[in-house]
Amino acid sequence: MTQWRDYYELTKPRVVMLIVFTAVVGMFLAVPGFPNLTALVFGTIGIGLAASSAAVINHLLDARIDEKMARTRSRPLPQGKLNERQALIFAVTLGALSMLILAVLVNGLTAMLTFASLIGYAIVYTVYLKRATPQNIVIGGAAGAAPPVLGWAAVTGEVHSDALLLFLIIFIWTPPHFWALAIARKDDYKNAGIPMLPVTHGNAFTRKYILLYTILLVLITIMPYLSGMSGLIYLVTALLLGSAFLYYAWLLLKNAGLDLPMRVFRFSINYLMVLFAALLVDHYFIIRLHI
Ligand code: HEM
Ligand SMILES: CC(C)=CCC/C(C)=C/CC/C(C)=C/COP(=O)(O)OP(=O)(O)O
Repeated sequence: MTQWRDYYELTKPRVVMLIVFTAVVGMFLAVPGFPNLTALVFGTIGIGLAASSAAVINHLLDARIDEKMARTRSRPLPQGKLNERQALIFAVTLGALSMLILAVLVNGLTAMLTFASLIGYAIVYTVYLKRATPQNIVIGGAAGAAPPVLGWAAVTGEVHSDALLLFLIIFIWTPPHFWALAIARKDDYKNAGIPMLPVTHGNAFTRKYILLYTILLVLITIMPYLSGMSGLIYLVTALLLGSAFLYYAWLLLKNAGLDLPMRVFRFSINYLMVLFAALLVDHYFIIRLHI
């Protein structure tokens, strides 16, 4: 049945895949050797199902907004390919399965923190923040930044300060990631009445803030090296990636090119993927040449 495709699309699979990857990196970084296999497998499945459930709820609660925006108009709910009841049953099933797996096969802390992230994105961000303030994605970013902490908790049963550093990286990465897209899709948000930063404060202001957050991001990504969590492989990758991000953010500030905002947005995704891959590689091939 082609309906499977629609259900699949409701889960925002590409976003969830990167979210799950950051959680898995958190799991591997939590211990010196190989993480406990049960925690690794069921933690990954549980966190993935929770993020998918949150994404489905976002589609459900945003259907009326999505209908008004060119980027989201063709989604399954605005198109009537699936109805609200089907989406709700799907979201509850994914969420319940996730909680069951995490609580029974992983640990209570991970289940609780994952549930808080699910509510944070699906309800707090979608229902309140998104419609209320241009700081919506800054605050809401906390839910999307949680996965490395969830992964770490799955393997160790605790929240470690190193995990909070990974949280901080994604938290500060989120505004440049999203605001680049928001500049490109400003008219969409304006038409839908959503107070995204470019709509409320203009593109020039948003570009300035993208650069400021990118500078902050580059500084923060040095911290895993300074704290001794990661070594030189990570540091060099972070600095190279950071230089590229800064260059993009600088170009954006200078307003060079119409397609630049979307290029910055796409780069932000590759940036995070490669940065987390570097954390993982570095963890196993660590070169500890601290000066
Ligand atoms: C509040 C936080 C965030 C906001 C507001 C946000 C916003 C967005 C938006 C509006 C899109 C476009 C989606 C589409 O066209 O369907 C997108 C795409 C994407 N986001 Fe984010 N994002 C956030 C956090 C994250 C996080 C934490 C990750 C992963 C760790 C992530 C990974 C991605 C990926 C991989 C895509 C590309 C999806 C595709 O190719 O279809 N985002 N984001
Ligand atoms: C572990 C766990 C439960 C995490 C949940 C976090 C999660 C799924 C974050 C997704 C972030 C995202 C794509 C936000 C965009 O929403 P939007 O409504 O602004 O974008 P849209 O217009 O594309 O729908």
